[in-house]
Amino acid sequence: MTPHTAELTVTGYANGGAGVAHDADGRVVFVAGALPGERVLARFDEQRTSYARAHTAAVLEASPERVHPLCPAAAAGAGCCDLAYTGAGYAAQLRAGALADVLERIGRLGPQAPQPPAVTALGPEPTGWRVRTRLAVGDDGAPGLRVRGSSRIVTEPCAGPVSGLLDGLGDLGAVAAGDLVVAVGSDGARHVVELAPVPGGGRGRGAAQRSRSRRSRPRAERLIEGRALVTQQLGGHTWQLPVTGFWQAHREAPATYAATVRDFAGRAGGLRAGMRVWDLYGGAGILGAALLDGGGQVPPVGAVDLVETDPGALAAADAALTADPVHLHRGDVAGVIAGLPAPDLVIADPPRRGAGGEVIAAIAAAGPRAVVHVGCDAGAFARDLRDYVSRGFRVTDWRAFDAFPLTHHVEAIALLESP
Ligand SMILES: C[S@@+](CC[C@H](N)C(=O)[O-])C[C@H]1O[C@@H](n2cnc3c(N)ncnc32)[C@H](O)[C@@H]1O
Repeated sequence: MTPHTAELTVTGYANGGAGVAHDADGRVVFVAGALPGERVLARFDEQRTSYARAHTAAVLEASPERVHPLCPAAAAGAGCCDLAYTGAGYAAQLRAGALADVLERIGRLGPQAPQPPAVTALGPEPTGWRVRTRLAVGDDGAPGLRVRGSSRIVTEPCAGPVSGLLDGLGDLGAVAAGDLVVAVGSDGARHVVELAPVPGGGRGRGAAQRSRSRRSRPRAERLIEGRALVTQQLGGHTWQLPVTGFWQAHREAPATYAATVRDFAGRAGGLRAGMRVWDLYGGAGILGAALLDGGGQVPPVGAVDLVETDPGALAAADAALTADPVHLHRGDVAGVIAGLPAPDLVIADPPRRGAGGEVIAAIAAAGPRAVVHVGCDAGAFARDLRDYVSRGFRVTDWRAFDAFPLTHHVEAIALLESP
């Protein structure tokens, strides 16, 4: 019978946030919560022929880089800050190494690619950066964070949220077993929406997985603090976004990504005054709008086609960008872009799974001079870059940001140019 635990020596760190070890048969084991150089007691969560996944049940020999977790919720077992148990400098090294590894192994971009990017911090501290979060509400009405792979909730605070984001949430009368979405706008106002409990929630690991997929379905919403729309200001524009709609989690992320898009668009070859821009997976249009604000070397924009599925984000874009040459297209990028006028520049900021080969083939077929591609999952980002490169694009620059401090996640942005 396969053992449930094993003592393992961790030799590396992989994208996805786990230590890499090998079991007695030489099989790779990804061990969550373990650092390179450590000897740990690993408890298996998933066993496959070619690899296994486990988590650290006990650290037997600790790395000198291990610290007491900076995040109280993570220390209590929550899945929020999965890299909170090492210092900022070593965490940055681990993230940069994992990104470089994935770009080489999955991206296979060859010698034409620039040196892998360093992972740049967005602020001086790895705590107090998050302007929106989602919490689970326990049976006793107390909000907290779920322990990974379990329906258990811990009420210790996460270190990520900006000051005040979590204050007094337990006093708002949230319904037991629901969820709370909490967001603070650039005006400092906090807004809280309650999502109704998931029918048939249940307990235990299986129940946690079932309820995770049920929780992603649309649920009844009730505003319990603030207003239904959050004010977000960036550059010369102000957006009013639904509390449950998308906005970058790190308070410095919108301005940093906007500046990067502007910088890349200013340096890409072959762009002309009056250029047409596709802002794909555009949300409320902050990245396309960054080019409308002028400045730098960016040629004047003739038109922006914003493609997005979320009607709330499009309504926010409509109100914020009325005076600008922005055309809104509601629908799936894969279906919509075939009917759009050809672009000079494409900005693509897909969700975690990436844009995928079909969308990238359609972008390439439309013949843009340049693409600014954004990714929040290193593996999907590398796959997407490989698809552009296989269609003749060259990666001419890229940046990576520590946009989710105390976690393994990175946000990366690449400039790709056609020959
Ligand atoms: C990572 S967010 C980026 C939003 C925006 N660029 C920003 O920075 O605020 C991805 C966006 O893509 C939208 N989306 C997801 N799948 C989509 C699809 N297949 N077609 C169009 N939009 C999609 C989501 O609603 C979300 O607003």
